[in-house]
Amino acid sequence: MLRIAVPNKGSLSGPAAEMLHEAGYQQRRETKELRIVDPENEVEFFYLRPRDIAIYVSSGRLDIGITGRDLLIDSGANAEEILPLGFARSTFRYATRPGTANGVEDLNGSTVATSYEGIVAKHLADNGIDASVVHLDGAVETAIELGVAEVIADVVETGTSLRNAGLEVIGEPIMKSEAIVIRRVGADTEEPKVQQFLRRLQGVLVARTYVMMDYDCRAEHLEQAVAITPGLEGPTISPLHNEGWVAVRAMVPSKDAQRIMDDLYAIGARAILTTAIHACRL
Ligand SMILES: Nc1ncnc2c1ncn2[C@@H]1O[C@H](COP(=O)(O)OP(=O)(O)OP(=O)(O)O)[C@@H](O)[C@H]1O
Ligand SMILES: O=P(O)(O)OC[C@H]1O[C@H](OP(=O)(O)OP(=O)(O)O)[C@H](O)[C@@H]1O
Ligand SMILES: [Mg+2]
Repeated sequence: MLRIAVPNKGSLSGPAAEMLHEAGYQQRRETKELRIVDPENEVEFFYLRPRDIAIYVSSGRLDIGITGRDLLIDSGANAEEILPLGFARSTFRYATRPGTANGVEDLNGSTVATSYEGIVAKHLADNGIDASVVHLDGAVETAIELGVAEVIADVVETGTSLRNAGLEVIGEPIMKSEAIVIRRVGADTEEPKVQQFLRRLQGVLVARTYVMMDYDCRAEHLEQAVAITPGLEGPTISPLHNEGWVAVRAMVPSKDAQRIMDDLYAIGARAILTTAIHACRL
């Protein structure tokens, strides 16, 4: 039975459960459930605090986990990223009152409030900055107004929380984060059950980012058309009943679908359709 750690709360928990559900795994029905067994898929899910997941996985008691890249790095646990999942994207940044600092080099002697002490202490040390770090559990944006710190280091997605607190980012992001799958360093990821789990999640990622495109074009325009829609392996070409025409089928990135349809139309392709992909194994 594969043992998997899943976030039980916060920004990661909803999208993680949704992705696992799309990958065909049973998920808990109520938020109080701490573990469930999916016997059909031979998987057991443990619902844990996102911050604790890297620690459980590094102990070897759980085979894999879903967490945030920032949480993994902050924990310092002996675990590593094996698959990025594309949700809960954010940056991790310093911020302060406008006009106070332009970069990390201006932080000497200041107090930095954060929930991510591991990341911040290392970043300050790597940059040769002597600053003290105060740990807060959340809502760190308020620490400046209340005089606990002059600077904060926190997760920034839209920047709304910073704006609302009248703060501005300092310098470049310390790191970029998103949800990831982790395993213990040195664990056997070739194990068939682990491989099957990763293939299922990769299938969901592909289904989310690609659409299937079908169209008809004149045989003499086929090479041009295939250059526009090369597909992942190569497009499928089928004969049409109409002399001199072929049907083409290829996967294309969803974000480019409208531009690709315009380009195909411009070279004479017609009956251009896109359909959603619900699941796939590459
Ligand atoms: N607004 C956000 N947008 C995207 N990702 C976020 C956001 N806030 C937190 N995260 C990510 O969520 C993970 C932290 O999860 P955690 O549950 O500890 O905090 P949270 O999502 O802020 O929840 P809460 O503070 O309500 O408990 C990190 O990987 C972090 O990058
Ligand atoms: O840039 P934004 O889109 O505003 O998102 C970033 C905010 O979201 C998270 O806070 P959350 O609401 O989870 O509260 P917390 O500070 O208590 O963790 C994070 O800690 C930031 O405060
Ligand atoms: Mg939070």
